[in-house]
Amino acid sequence: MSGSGSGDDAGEPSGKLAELLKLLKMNGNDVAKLTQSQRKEMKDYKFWKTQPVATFDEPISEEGPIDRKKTPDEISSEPFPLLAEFEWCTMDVNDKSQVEDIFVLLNENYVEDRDASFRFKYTREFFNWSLKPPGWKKDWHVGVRVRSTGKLVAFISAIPVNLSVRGNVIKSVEINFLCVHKQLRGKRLAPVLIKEITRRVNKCDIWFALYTSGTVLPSPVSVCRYTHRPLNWNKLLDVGFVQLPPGASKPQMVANYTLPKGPTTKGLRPLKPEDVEQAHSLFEKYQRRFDLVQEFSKEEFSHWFLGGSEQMHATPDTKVIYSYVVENEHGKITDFFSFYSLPFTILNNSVHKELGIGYLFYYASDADLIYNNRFDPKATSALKERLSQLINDACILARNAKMDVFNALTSQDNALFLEKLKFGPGDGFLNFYLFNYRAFPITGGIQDDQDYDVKKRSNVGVVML
Ligand SMILES: CCCCCCCCCCCCCC(=O)SCCNC(=O)CCNC(=O)[C@H](O)C(C)(C)COP(=O)(O)OP(=O)(O)OC[C@H]1O[C@@H](n2cnc3c(N)ncnc32)[C@H](O)[C@@H]1OP(=O)(O)O
Repeated sequence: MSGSGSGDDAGEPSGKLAELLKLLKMNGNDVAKLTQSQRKEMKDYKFWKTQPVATFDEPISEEGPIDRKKTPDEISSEPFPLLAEFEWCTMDVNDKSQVEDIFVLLNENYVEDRDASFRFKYTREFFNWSLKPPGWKKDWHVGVRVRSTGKLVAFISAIPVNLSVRGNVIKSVEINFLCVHKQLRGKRLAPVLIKEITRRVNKCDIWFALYTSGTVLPSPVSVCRYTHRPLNWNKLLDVGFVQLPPGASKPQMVANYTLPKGPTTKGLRPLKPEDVEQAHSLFEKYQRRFDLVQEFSKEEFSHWFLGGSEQMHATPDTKVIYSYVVENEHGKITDFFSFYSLPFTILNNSVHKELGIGYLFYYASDADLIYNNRFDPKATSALKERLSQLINDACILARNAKMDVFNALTSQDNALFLEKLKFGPGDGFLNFYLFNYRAFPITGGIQDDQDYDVKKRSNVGVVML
């Protein structure tokens, strides 16, 4: 496992898995860029120092917008100029061949391990879900093509979100899937893409954005750590994703990670359209505890957790989002959790073609809602017990859906159950950024020594894909 030593005595994912997971959402293939120590001096951020973002270690006395208030009329109607050999294109994600262009670009250039043995397996269904939430705009799926051949060589996307930062609601976008073809790296195309999406979003009278990256930029409002829970340890070993720790035997490792055959929570069942009213209301109540949240309308809740009619009739191959509720004997929904699937394709392996990966998404529980303070010891213990049970079931359901590893961040209340449920800390850190909005730091669920912060947990209540 690069960057974390070869010893793997906790049986955590190591080698290729760790490397790939670490590369997720980070810049290029430069693993070192993940570390905080790699942050440059502000003057060396040639692009970012020109943008309305907080600088490192800037003393913040008040939260709020950075730029003066503007109107869309002040924003140019013309796209940013590109070199003559390239042209802008607005991607139509309803068009099969254009979605394919996006996933070929991302699958081949977004994230990969060093020997190119694994790739993210983005699918049409994944993009239908992630790029087309309520209010999505075609204009915000921005590509760059080579003029002479039409080849798609860069992409960036925005989706609309209502963010709430410590109770202040901010009409914003989430930026994701920024990607420049490997052969065009280091040519300052990324800043042009960022400026162009900013222009298009500003034209719609939106001035703020949320984005995440493994890369350290000025200046994170929070940092969370990736964690990984092996579900199919033997397969992870077969494909070189974990190593056998010295002194341990394979059966011991398998036994350590073995989960019950089926979920154990009474009343647990998949989320149905008729649950949206109740589940949404529970979710809203639960989310109030966090400092950074996305406010979901009922329509958005349905989209993100039911995934639309396509997802409701999905086969295991096309299913992206998995959502469950717990209904008690009085018909009340007491808990909710969700996870999504984004597998890797395994290249050059005669036995295994794909690695299933589940990502913990949002959840809510009424376990501690009767307490005013979530950090009250009784509230903590009630929530810890309930979440441990629920997320253990999420792991079981993910394993039954053929996922081989289950990932979670240290965001939300996750620090309460990560260790107990055998999620090993990864090497990867995810930085959260706000564009044009200054905010006090938000806890990310890790201590100074980067261990899980069980005491403070996290106040990050957003999960980005
Ligand atoms: C109101 C609306 C606002 C909307 C916009 C809000 C902001 C959104 C911001 C975007 C959120 C994206 C969220 C995600 O999708 S995070 C996922 C990012 N994608 C990948 O990691 C995929 C693999 N890597 C690549 O495709 C390229 O390496 C990328 C495209 C990342 C950079 O291409 P390249 O390697 O060829 O570099 P360059 O020569 O063109 O440009 C160099 C400049 O770019 C700065 N850079 C490098 N990486 C990132 C990064 N991840 N976020 C922001 N900036 C980044 C870098 O510091 C330098 O600036 P400065 O150091 O000189 O200042």
